[in-house]
Amino acid sequence: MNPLKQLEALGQSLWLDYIKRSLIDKGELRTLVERDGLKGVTSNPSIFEKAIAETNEYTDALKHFQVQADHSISAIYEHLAFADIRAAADVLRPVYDNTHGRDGYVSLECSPYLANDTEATVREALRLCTAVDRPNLMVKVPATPAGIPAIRQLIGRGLNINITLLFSVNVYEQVVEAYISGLEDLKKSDGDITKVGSVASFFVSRIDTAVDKQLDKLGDKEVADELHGKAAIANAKLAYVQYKALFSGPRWERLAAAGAKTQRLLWASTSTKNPAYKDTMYVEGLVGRDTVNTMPPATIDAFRDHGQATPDAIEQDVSGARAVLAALEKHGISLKDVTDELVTDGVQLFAEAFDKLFGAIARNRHALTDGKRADLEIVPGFPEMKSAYENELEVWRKNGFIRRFWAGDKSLWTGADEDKWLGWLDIVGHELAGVGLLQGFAADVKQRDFTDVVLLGMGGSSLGPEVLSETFGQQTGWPHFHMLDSTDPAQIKAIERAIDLGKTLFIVSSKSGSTLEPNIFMDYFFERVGVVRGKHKAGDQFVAVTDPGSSLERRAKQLGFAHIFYGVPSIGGRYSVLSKFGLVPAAAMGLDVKRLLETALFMERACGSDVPPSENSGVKLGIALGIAATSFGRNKVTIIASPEIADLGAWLEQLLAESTGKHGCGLIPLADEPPNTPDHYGSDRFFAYLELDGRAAQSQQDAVAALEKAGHPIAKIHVKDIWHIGQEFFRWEIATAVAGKIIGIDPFDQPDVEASKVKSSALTEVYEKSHSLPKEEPVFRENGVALYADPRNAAELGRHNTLAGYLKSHFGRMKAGDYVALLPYIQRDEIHTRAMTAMRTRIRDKTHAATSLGFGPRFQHSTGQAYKGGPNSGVFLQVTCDDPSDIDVPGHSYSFGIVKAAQARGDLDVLVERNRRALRVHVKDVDAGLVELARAIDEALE
Ligand SMILES: O=P(O)(O)OC[C@H]1O[C@](O)(CO)[C@@H](O)[C@@H]1O
Ligand SMILES: O=C[C@H](O)[C@H](O)COP(=O)(O)O
Repeated sequence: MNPLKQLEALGQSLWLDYIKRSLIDKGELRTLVERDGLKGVTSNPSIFEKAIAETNEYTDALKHFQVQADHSISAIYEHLAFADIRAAADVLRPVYDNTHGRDGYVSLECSPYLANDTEATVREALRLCTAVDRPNLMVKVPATPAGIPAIRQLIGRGLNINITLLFSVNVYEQVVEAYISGLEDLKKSDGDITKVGSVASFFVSRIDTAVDKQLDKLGDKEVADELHGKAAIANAKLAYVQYKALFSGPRWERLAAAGAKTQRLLWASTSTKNPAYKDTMYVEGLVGRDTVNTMPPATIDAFRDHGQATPDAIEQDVSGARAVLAALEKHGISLKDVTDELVTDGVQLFAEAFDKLFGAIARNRHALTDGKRADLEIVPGFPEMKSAYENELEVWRKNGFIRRFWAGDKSLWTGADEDKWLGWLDIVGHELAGVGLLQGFAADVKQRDFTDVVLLGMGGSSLGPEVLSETFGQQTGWPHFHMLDSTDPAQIKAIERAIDLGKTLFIVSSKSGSTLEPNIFMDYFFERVGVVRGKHKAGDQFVAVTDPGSSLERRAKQLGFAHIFYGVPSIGGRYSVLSKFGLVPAAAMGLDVKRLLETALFMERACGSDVPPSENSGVKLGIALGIAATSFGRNKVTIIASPEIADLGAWLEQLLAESTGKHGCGLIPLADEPPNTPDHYGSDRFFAYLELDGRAAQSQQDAVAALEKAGHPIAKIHVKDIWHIGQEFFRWEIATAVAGKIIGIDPFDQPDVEASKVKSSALTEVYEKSHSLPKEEPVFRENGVALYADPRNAAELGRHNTLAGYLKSHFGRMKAGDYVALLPYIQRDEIHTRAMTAMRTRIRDKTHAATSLGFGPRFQHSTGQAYKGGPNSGVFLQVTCDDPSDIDVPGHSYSFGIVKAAQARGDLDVLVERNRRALRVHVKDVDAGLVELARAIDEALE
């Protein structure tokens, strides 16, 4: 007789500890059932990892699934695994029916990532049950301290549960208690206890492996030889004694009388791991009535070939088993310690199998969509960076940091209130679900034939829309887009001149609704439109984007705005571009918002909680940024982007600087610094190169290649087409929050921005009262240029006869790793940008210091946070000017020019207060002044 069939005759059910698609497709599983009396199947994460990641049996199914639509990694895994589980369950169904639910099960394990969370395990088991939708499914729940209460709850809800990772008799007793109590609960709630099937998977071979290792360490060969390979079966024998004891007596009899089935012991981990042992030892020693043995194919084949089935082997020599365990204790080997560790290791091993499996699926998903080319390549630059980066990836994987991140675990960061600021993680899906609203708005804009759209907002409320408009350009048949984020009167005038006031739509954008600039821009343009259209009609041309309940919402209602769109309060400004703050302007520009979001969703999935760090695009980038800054002082994130997507740099500056630059640390992002050869850079740089497919600038490519050769770390990002800009938004948001964790700050607050606002508004209040700003005395004046410095900076600079002398002294204060920030409060136009860029390039090339350029007050809502709150390594040169013509702010005695002056002064005061090296250059005439300044800088750097 087939020895496997003998097991059946001896009261033991044979299950298969294995699954893969071909086993079912080729009919092998059916053969096992028919020929060998197979009565069940068990799977686990390692089994699926081997099946899916290490064979090509799933390639077509994966492709087919992905062709229909993009899916998350776990959705792909579940699609593949559930299909196998269902197919196997269908093969086993007759066994299930014939044995009235005693056998015929197929087991599927709950995610090992949830093993320490009772509620999540319960939810997961219920979800799996519904999704697989087979009565003969058994859900595997681990016998961890969190798993045990879940078992009771799930049995209490009538689920079939296979308890896994069970190693100790003591824990087994708790498992049986959970099972019996669960049945009692079910009975009490009038559930059908006759239908519940359950097994307790008692692992064997792993115990021997662990105990043998300890025996070998004892250094006593005799003892080791005596006890090697004995612990597991001895332990199992005692578990079986308990099985018989626990499923007897009045409490159990009551349930049995109502039709309950015992929870059988299932011998798991039955392949021999030590080749010196007989390959059937964990079958032969464990034959027993009312038990199950789940075996991998090789063990099944071995037992069929040469197995010996001894009746009731499990009940033989129980005293010998006790003696074995006592001997182990006597020699200092604690079975409790061994089994405790095995549970922890078991969870970790299965989690690692999932990591590997999900990583493999992520690679396949990417290859199917994006081909072979990686969308992100981290070039570490030098060996120490490479190993630190790889170590950190492993730290993130081992500790499940990505899952904690997505679960909103604030202790991952500083434990402040980071969990309240993660609404951007799933905003793309939400916006897609409600995209009709935006499409309706776009139709309204188009139908109303606006010539222009002007967005009034600062920082996170304007930089994203600016990127979209700069990247996509004006859409045919749609209004021309403008963005106002400056109080400079000339800038405001320039916009007013460029538009037709009566045919322009104004989008007032402010999350808080209380930011000064958008409010006074709104007041100004509302009044101007009122003049053209009549006061009562002006509201028709205004739209507000704001968070619910803000003062802007109130005003928009009072003024009769055409639309009010709401932001999500759990999304901070700089993370808001994929919410209404980016999408409303995008819709008004005529962009296909749905396409933008759908493309972004791909990146959301690529950065998902189920994508291990080594494959997780945003996490890899964030780890590289964080490690480069914290371990190697490379915190100057130099952004080089293909010309068509270059404006991303401005958005990235805010995201990186405002998120990380605080408490004296953080990243200093630098956009638009023209690249040069490697000898022009210090060793404080980290480069981010964003290359738009097919549109790369040769000069940038050459520069980056040279930087790579010179050993600078670089994140190379391949942007497939401009629609992928939405992916960059998401990737960098994740990366920033990850880098924030490594840097050790809260990436969602901006503690130092407020300080400048307070100082500026104090100054405007003074102006309201006295009609002048407090008087200031320059430390130096020459050729229409005046220099202002506080006493400390003035003393440090000393006295000089020329502007160049002061500048020389100012730049002379720089040390390696410092940067220079040029902060002009002048109109931001092409000419001025070019002039200022030439100055910064000159400074960089001469001093090798990193340089940044921020027009005021725009940068105050962006890089300003890092200048004031980040590392004290900035050397600041503020540039202010006389405004030849000014504009009054309606309802106030101050003008835009006064506001701008107050903002510049307020910000400088804070820089000074924070002990920064800062100096203000005031020019009477902007154009002549910039020429003079450039000349003086040249001279100073000679
Ligand atoms: O959208 P709001 O509330 O007007 O804020 C604009 C910007 O100002 C800041 O709060 C800081 O200045 C930014 O974080 C924000 O993006
Ligand atoms: O339920 C089955 C278990 O997951 C399996 O038997 C574990 O076996 P292993 O110890 O050989 O990995």
